[in-house]
Amino acid sequence: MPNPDPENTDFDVIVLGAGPAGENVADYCVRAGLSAAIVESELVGGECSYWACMPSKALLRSGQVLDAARRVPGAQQAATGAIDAAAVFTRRDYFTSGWKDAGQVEWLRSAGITLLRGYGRLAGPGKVSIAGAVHTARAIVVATGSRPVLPPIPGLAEAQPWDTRDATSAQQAPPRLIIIGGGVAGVEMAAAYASLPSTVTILARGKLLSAEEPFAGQLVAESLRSHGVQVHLDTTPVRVDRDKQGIVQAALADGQVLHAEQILVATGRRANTADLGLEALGMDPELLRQVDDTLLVPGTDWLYAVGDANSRSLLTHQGKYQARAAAAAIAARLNGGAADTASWSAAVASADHVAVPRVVFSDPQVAAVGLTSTQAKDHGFDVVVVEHDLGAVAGASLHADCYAGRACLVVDTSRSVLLGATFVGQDAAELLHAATIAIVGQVPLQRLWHAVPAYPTISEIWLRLLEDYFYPPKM
Ligand SMILES: Cc1cc2nc3c(=O)[nH]c(=O)nc-3n(C[C@H](O)[C@H](O)[C@H](O)COP(=O)(O)OP(=O)(O)OC[C@H]3O[C@@H](n4cnc5c(N)ncnc54)[C@H](O)[C@@H]3O)c2cc1C
Ligand SMILES: NC(=O)c1ccc[n+]([C@@H]2O[C@H](COP(=O)([O-])OP(=O)(O)OC[C@H]3O[C@@H](n4cnc5c(N)ncnc54)[C@H](O)[C@@H]3O)[C@@H](O)[C@H]2O)c1
Repeated sequence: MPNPDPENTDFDVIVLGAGPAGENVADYCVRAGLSAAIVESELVGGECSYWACMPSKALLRSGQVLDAARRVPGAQQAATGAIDAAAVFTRRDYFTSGWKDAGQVEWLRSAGITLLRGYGRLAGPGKVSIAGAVHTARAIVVATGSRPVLPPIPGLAEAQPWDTRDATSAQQAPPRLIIIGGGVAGVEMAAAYASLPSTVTILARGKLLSAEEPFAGQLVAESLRSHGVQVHLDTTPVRVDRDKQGIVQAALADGQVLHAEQILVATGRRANTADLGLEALGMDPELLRQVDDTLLVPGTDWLYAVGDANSRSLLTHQGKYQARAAAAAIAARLNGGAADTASWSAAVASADHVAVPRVVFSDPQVAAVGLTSTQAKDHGFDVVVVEHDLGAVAGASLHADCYAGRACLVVDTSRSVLLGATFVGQDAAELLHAATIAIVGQVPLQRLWHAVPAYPTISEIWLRLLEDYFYPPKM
């Protein structure tokens, strides 16, 4: 790949934001023979590399390995010490490259993508302004990611809470940590910090992981409690203060006051679309939520949005998938043709609607794809839901003593295909891709019956679930 020309100001494609979605759209555009520049105001690699996926999973891993060893006699006797928190943080620092992006900058160069450092704004159709300099392109892709939402709880902002950036980049575990938010980030950080160990209290407005099957949140809550985490459901602080000694006080509606050295807010994220110059072009930033399946912004033939910026699905792998689709559509259009917009063609992100895989890296892991049983019923499908104890298969009982887990399939009975699947258990994430393939491929259950899981793997849960579907247990 030739070195990109740093003096160039005119490109086929300019991408705003060098997170995973932005990097992928630029890469796939260059692979298709287009010239591409990427604009980044912070670190090349984006949130995922430095303050999200990678550091959070690194913080979780050591405690989970220790727990796994302690569940297997023989290994259990060897795993008697306390966790070395300093070593955990050092390993996390390795995965964030010490918050330096030289490696990813070198990858951009090797991929033939021009890096433009600075904050980019749209300056007109096909125009991007960076610190007053205008660059031009035939297509522009917004891949600017998202930022945390701070709920309007009295005193919270003044108490200077942690956000997920602080929690994933901290160098020490606070003795006590309160977490507001029982979603994915809150649950993962509760598990990570409890292992380091902090004394953790998690406050969920509803149940834990309420977007997933109810058994997911229940099993994760049981596990967190068994690790000493205080799990408060159906609550949120009515006021937060930090005193002169730095201690946070969080008052709950029932009169309880919780105390901690630190409080983390993990209450969702909002797309970074507010300061991109869209309004000056007469465009509502909300339009970015309405991209079509080629990721084109409505009313334009030059503006695309991928990843967290379009709010479709705040997940790295789904943003990268959209990036591949957008790049295929852009390449087809800029090369003078039309993008193939038929469902499941390379230029459309069809899976966004039916098969988004998601994993919560708690212990047990929660791995789900497609629709939950509630969502499927709300969408008007005729469904049968089969549920089975994941711990009851031979592979699981060998994997860990007292393996706690559960799995379910959501079946569209009119077509006899899967609409959704959920697996909750230690290391259950690796079961997920088979379900994603079955949904995307619309594999009839009668054919799935012939996909024989090896003995004794945890994948035998597939056989148990299909047995439950074809030969329902007698009541
Ligand atoms: C704690 C946490 C853990 C997570 N763990 C996972 C996980 O395990 N798996 C998973 O799939 N997802 C995970 N996610 C979600 C994942 O991080 C995001 O979905 C992903 O980072 C989105 O990628 P992106 O490229 O759209 O945006 P980002 O990664 O946010 O990148 C956007 C980039 O654009 C830059 N930028 C913004 N505006 C401009 C501008 N105007 N000009 C120039 N540059 C700009 C930003 O500096 C940033 O570098 C996690 C999120 C959090 C908060
Ligand atoms: N493993 C992963 O893939 C992973 C990990 C972390 C984050 N993420 C992504 O990042 C995004 C953001 O994560 P998140 O956990 O912040 O968002 P989330 O939407 O998953 O959860 C936010 C939770 O906070 C609750 N909440 C909102 N306001 C509240 C309040 N005032 N008091 C108490 N609770 C309140 C909501 O009800 C919700 O349950 C997610 O959409 C997810 O896709 C992914």
